[in-house]
Order: sequence, then C-alpha cells, then structure tokens
Amino acid sequence: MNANLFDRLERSIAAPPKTAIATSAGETISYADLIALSGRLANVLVARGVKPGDRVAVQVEKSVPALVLYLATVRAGAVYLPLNTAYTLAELEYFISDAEPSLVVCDPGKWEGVQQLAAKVGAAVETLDAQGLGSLIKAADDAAEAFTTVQRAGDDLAAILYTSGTTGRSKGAMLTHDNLVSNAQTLIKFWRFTADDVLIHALPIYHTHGLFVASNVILFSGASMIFLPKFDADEILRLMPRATALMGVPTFYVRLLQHPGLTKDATSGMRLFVSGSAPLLAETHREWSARTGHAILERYGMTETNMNTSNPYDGDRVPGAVGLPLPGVSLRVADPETGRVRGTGEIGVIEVKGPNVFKGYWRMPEKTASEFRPDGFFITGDLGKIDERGYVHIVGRGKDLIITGGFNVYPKEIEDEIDAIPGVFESAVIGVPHKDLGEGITAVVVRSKEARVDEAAILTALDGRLARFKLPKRVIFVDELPRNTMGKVQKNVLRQQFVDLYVSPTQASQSAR
Ligand SMILES: Nc1ncnc2c1ncn2[C@@H]1O[C@H](COP(=O)(O)OP(=O)(O)OP(=O)(O)O)[C@@H](O)[C@H]1O
Repeated sequence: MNANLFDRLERSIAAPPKTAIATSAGETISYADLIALSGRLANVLVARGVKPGDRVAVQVEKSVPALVLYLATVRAGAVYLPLNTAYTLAELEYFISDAEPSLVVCDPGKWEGVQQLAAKVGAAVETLDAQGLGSLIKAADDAAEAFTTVQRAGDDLAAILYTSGTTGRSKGAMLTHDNLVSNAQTLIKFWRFTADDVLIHALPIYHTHGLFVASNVILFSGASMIFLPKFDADEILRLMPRATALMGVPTFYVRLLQHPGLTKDATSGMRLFVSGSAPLLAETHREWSARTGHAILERYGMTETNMNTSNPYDGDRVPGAVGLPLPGVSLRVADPETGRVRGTGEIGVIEVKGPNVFKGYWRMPEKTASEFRPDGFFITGDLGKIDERGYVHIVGRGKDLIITGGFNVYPKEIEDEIDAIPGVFESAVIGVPHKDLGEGITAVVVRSKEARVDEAAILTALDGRLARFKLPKRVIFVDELPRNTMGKVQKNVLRQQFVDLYVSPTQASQSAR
C-alpha cells in the first residue's frame, strides 16, 4: 500500500463535502476541494520539473493555498520545505544553498532577490498567486484535477523543517511520511479529536506546531479549522463560540488573559486549549484555570521529534510539567556525558525513541550520528526529570549554559527562583561578557503589573537560595522579553542588547530602564 501521507489522508476522509478550512473572512474549502486543488497543483509541480525526492522550498504568508501547496508537494512525492516568513534574503541564502531545492515559492516582494539565490542552485522560482509573476495557482486553474499520488515508502522524506535556531544555526530536520502520520494519529487519539471539532488556527504554518500538530491533526480527524493570518485576541474571542479547540504558544494565553472579554462564558463551548513550543508559566496555567474553568493542556515536542509528551486529556494537567510520554514514545533521562540512565527525580538530558523521531539532519551525517545513542535514542538537548507519577519536567536546555568563573550554570534554575519572588512576572537569565568571569550572570526581569520590586530586593531574595556563584551580577528590568513568533525568548537578542553591561554598567543599565 502507498505510504504517502496524502494517500493515507485521503483514505481517512469520511465526508468530502465537509468544510476542512474556513478563513476568518468567511471563505471555506471542503475536503473535496482540497483533494481537487492539491491534484491540480501537483500536476503543475510535475510540469515545472519537480521530481520525487526534490525539495520545494516555500516562503509565503499563511493562506489556504499555502497549505494546499504542502499537500500537493507531498502528493508529487517531493519534500516540503517551509521557511519562516521573517527570514531576510541574506538568511534565505543559507537555506537555499543548503537544501538545494528544485523549486522555490516566494511572496512577490522577494521575487527578484530569490531569483538570484535560486539561480545559484539551478532552482526555478514561482509565487503562489501574484499577478504578472510566475503563479502556481493561476497555472493550477488550467491543470487537470486528477493526479495519482506518487508512491512513497514510510521512511521516505515528506518534509524538511529547519529548527528555529534559538540556540545556534538552524539545522534541516528530515521528517518521513511515517513520522508525520504516526504522530498525527497518536495526538488525535490522545486529545480525542473527532470530525466534530473546530480548531482556531492562529499559528504560522512554517513550523512543526502550526503545520503538523495543528493542521495534520485536524485533517486526519476530518475536523475543521478556522485559519487566522496571525494571533489576534479579539478575533479569537469572536470565533470561540463557533470553535471547540485552540492550539497556541504560551504568549497566546498570556495575551488572551490581558483581554477583558476572556470569561467562563466566552470559553464555555471550547473543550481543549493546548500549549507548546515554549514553557508555559505555572502562573499563566493557574490564572487561566481560574478565569475560564479550563486547564490548559501543555505538551512538549521539537522539530526533530514531533510531539513527545502531553499532559493527559482526563486526569491531572500539572502546571509547569509537560506531561507523560505519548503512546509509542519511549522517553528517558540520562547523564549527558555517559548516557547512563538516571532514576526518578534525577536531572539529566531527555532522550526519546519512537516512530515520531526524525531520520536525521539534512546532509549532516556526523551531526546526526552524534545526536543518537547506539541504542537509537535521540538526545534532545533538553534537560529534565521524571517525577514519581511519570510526569516529565523540563528544567532547562543543555545548549543554554552559562560558564562563569569556570562554573557551569543552567539559567532555568535561577529563572525559577526569580519567578517565585513576589512582584516578578517572568525573567530570562543570560551570560554577558565579563572581563574577570568570562560570562557574568545577568537577570532580565519583567515586573508583574504595578509591582515595584527592585534589583536589591531580588538579590536579597536570592541570597541563601542559590550558591553564590549562581547569583546574578546585575538585575535589569524591561517591559517585556523579546520573543520570536513561536513564543521562544530570544536570548541572543538580550545578550546583544546588554553586551557592554560589564564594560560600562551604568550606561547600559540606564538605557534599559
Ligand atoms: N512545552 C514546552 N515547555 C518547554 N519547552 C518546550 C516546550 N515545547 C517545546 N519546547 C522547547 O522547544 C524546543 C524545540 O524547538 P524548535 O524545534 O522549534 O527549535 P529550537 O530547538 O528552538 O531550535 P535550535 O535547535 O535551532 O536551537 C524543545 O527542544 C524545547 O526546548
């Protein structure tokens, strides 16, 4: 049987006339439309020379046709490669030269620049639907609807997603048809999705969260989703009476909590709020429960592994924990150096194995080999522990390490202590160049509304709770932490902002206030 994701999706669609995607502007596309349009587009891709195994790199704004392009690429047996719409031409150069796509699809504004980059690897360039430029949708109007989905094996590639680059250069994670289908099916069962669900989809579709967790789960359960171009609290609250579920990054929930319209009544028709991609503060979890009566369901995954853990659907959704390993996923905590498995409650690196785990990094066999243990477990780089009930807690990222005066310090431990101080909303701890210590521990803090907590109060509160070498040298207050679209704190931006702190401390801290 054909293991192509699209073939398996088509077999699972029970009611083709049903709406698959609606836009907030009121357009709708049914499952039958999705099949027809993806067939037309797949015919266009093949006519443009896209062959099975070729990469199709796509950097376009979120839209229904953009999602159909993902399905069409997979149908054609090619490898879908979505790119963050925020990437500049200079950044695109790396992705295009690394992935060597045969086709690049871009927005009209980048047409000329992308042409030059694509020419270097011999790739064709198209837009989705721009007037006067190569347009796939326009060509699809004249193409045949019938398309025989290309035969693929389960471990052939369906997509390459570059990691977010939060901790270093982005790497291309190779995801197979089996990886994507198995994870979607697992999540559908675990989160009880049925054809009756309506998801508010406000995530970008270039990242694993919006593309695979949200879109694949909905399509494979025959449910519907309402596509929003981006997060918009007013719009989400307006749509809630027509919806049953929301998937978001923690920032969504923080922003919705600031909206006076968020009440028990407004959320009464919803059955599920999922959070992931970055840590959800326990405080946000509790506040959400108090305001709405719903416990946010937090889950944990990454580009390389799809989803690994989830809080339960029934049962305790523990604030600050990422839940239990999903069915079929083996998860353990090990010593980062030796790989020796650690016991309950002990901190180590989280390692996972299962049908969800990727095939390796694109054209990086050595990097791939070094990230897997000999018994096949993938070393996530996230530090965590498993408690007595089996819940996984993330306590930091192995790659997010400060080396100060020769000591290794994990920022998360300090952030947790600071976040517990009354008057603190959240914090990010970074290492900033320091002439004596190498890196000076620096706490960047956001106060709770109307709180007046200051540097001295924070340092006093930490004294005695943390070893002296872990105490911040400086505490700086900001109105909000810089975050990327996926809600991840951009520590690189903070490090850059405060790079001179220990050179000219007065100046740098004054400019930050
Ligand atoms: N619920 C969660 N709680 C805490 N962290 C989470 C959660 N969900 C995801 N993450 C974090 O996000 C990471 C995965 O992010 P992603 O794959 O988007 O790119 P990245 O790891 O930030 O990029 P790079 O590897 O290039 O630095 C996980 O390894 C984990 O650190």
